[in-house]
Amino acid sequence: MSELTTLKCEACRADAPKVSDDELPVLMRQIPDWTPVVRDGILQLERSYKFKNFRSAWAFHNKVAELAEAEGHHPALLLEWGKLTVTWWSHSIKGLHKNDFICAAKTDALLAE
Ligand SMILES: C[C@H](O)[C@H](O)[C@H]1CNC2=NC(N)=NC(=O)C2=N1
Repeated sequence: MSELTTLKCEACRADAPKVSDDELPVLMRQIPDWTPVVRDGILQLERSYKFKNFRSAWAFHNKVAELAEAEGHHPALLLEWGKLTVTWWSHSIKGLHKNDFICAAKTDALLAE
């Protein structure tokens, strides 16, 4: 499991640093199942999880929502039958902060619970 799961999100202010071009590949290696996507010009991290039915996807959705509240950092969640798509980015800086990588790693860790 990525050591990112041992970290805690810090308050993300508008002047917080975006992940640099040098840091990006190093952090991506720690969350290999996530894909960087650009939406509306904003770099984001995305992963879809598959489940056997709606209820299982919904239960995982709720775990991710609890994680978000605990971290004070909030993803976009798309709940579908047998599938949850999780997208992390930092609204305040319109891009990726280390918080997003911490939350992506912690989202993966929820699967193992
Ligand atoms: C005051 C509060 O902590 C902020 O508005 C937080 C809430 N959750 C957040 N979540 C995300 N993803 N990005 C933010 O910039 C953000 N800001």
